[in-house]
Amino acid sequence: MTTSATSNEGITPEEYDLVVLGTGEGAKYLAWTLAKQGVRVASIEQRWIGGSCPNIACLPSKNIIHSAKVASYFARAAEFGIDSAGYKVNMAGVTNRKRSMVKALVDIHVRNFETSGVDLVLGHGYFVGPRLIQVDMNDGTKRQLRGANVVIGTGTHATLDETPGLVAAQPLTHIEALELETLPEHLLIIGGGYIGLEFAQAMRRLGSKVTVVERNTALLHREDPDVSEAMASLFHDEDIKLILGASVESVSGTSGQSVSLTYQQDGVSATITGSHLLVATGRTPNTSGIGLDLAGVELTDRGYIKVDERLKTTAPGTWAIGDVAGSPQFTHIAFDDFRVIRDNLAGKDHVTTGRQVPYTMFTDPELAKVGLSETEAKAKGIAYRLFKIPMAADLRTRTLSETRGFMKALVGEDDRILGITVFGVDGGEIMSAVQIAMIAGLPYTALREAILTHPTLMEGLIVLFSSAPMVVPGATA
Ligand SMILES: Cc1cc2nc3c(=O)[nH]c(=O)nc-3n(C[C@H](O)[C@H](O)[C@H](O)COP(=O)(O)OP(=O)(O)OC[C@H]3O[C@@H](n4cnc5c(N)ncnc54)[C@H](O)[C@@H]3O)c2cc1C
Ligand SMILES: NC(=O)c1ccc[n+]([C@@H]2O[C@H](COP(=O)([O-])OP(=O)(O)OC[C@H]3O[C@@H](n4cnc5c(N)ncnc54)[C@H](O)[C@@H]3O)[C@@H](O)[C@H]2O)c1
Repeated sequence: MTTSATSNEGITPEEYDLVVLGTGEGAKYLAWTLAKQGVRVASIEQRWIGGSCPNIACLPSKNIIHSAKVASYFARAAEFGIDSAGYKVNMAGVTNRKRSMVKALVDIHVRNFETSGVDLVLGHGYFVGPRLIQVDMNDGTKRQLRGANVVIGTGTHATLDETPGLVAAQPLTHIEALELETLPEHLLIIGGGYIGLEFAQAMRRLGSKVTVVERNTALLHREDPDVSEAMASLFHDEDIKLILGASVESVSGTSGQSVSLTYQQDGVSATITGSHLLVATGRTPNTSGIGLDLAGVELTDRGYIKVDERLKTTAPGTWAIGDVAGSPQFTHIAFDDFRVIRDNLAGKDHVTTGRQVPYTMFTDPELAKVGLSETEAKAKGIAYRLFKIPMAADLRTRTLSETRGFMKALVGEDDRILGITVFGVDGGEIMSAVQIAMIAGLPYTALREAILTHPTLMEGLIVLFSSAPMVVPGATA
């Protein structure tokens, strides 16, 4: 590391080849990878070493969801011939299991920063000039770091909108919900998207009464209607109350004690009261108050960093990565953003356009999708054959007593698979297997004719692609 001229704050900027703001999924892999190649790299992190995913998002939520799955097995024990009389959920124990996992993950991250040679700078960073970041260090000192290249990976936080009384009610976000040590008696959730639905089912299975209030009239309104209906039916069967098409007008009380939501539904005003409130209404990018204007970095109308398809911002030598760049908000996409920037920094040409965006919602059963849905194919006028089977046709589901749901695949005129949706046990794994076939450009017949182990869930793909398809014509000219 070398130093250059003293800045007007009296702090001497430290010069790096690469400075990365944030240590989330893409940012950390970029830092580790380049540092191992001998590049001088600094990573700035204010709180969560390794970013949201291992600390407060994907992995801890899936950890608690798995405890909820175990609880559901206890609740269903008699079905499996087991007497589980008198079992109890200990929420502190559930949360402690999660904490142990998170601690171990953070330890691994710290070691990776040490062994890769990245200078891990712990503090709050903000731009004071182009490619120049000042850091209010957690130890109370200040540093300035300048990068020949700078990557912004500051992520997002839970949106708390202007609904009267919402902020005063001190609602839980996912961060606090993952730290509960006692079970909410009645959890109200605003937002029936990924976070709302994953938490709703987990908390219900752990023993809370749960009500979800969603503004759209259909759950998961961007999915095909059969998916949306199947998810609503699952929630109904698990005794989770769904209030759909509801517009929340005000909130009163305090989450953790007693909290009420007043909402309009079909022109009628109603109030619901619970013990806790979780807000899961989407994300707000972490772009304010970090001097982006001083760096020459422009924002989109929605407040995300404006980037091109190579993830370059409007400022020279300045890139953005992951959620804050407006990329689809998934860890695997932030990771792919890392590959895009890594390659472009190496002088190659790698763009974000046209990439696959698979996803899995970790309800039980899971909802997993990649490629085209029926709704999208119809909107684009693309002809397809639809292969669809109930999960019960996959014999493995019967051995597991997990027969709920269906899988469906769209196949194009050239026999290539255009997309698959699985709402079923281990749907994410099944979808990923088909995704690999899609990446390889395999015709669906290759899966139909494959010898797959019996009885695995993947064997169901033979059943799927051997079923009689429904033919849907494309748009006529
Ligand atoms: C509850 C929940 C569950 C999720 N589950 C899944 C899932 O199962 N699968 C999936 O693919 N995606 C999931 N996601 C989405 C996924 O977590 C995000 O898409 C992903 O973490 C984005 O990574 P990122 O690097 O863009 O941001 P982040 O991981 O949020 O990283 C940003 C980092 O920057 C730091 N930072 C911010 N501002 C500053 C600053 N000024 N100075 C210093 N440091 C700063 C933050 O502390 C943070 O560590 C989930 C999200 C949530 C909230
Ligand atoms: N398994 C996964 O991959 C996973 C899990 C959790 C989160 N995530 C990511 O994190 C992102 C954020 O999750 P999220 O659940 O906060 O957002 P989301 O966009 O998935 O869902 C938000 C929901 O809240 C509803 N909503 C918004 N304002 C409302 C209001 N005032 N009243 C009632 N309903 C309202 C929206 O209609 C929407 O259905 C997701 O979009 C996803 O990209 C992924």
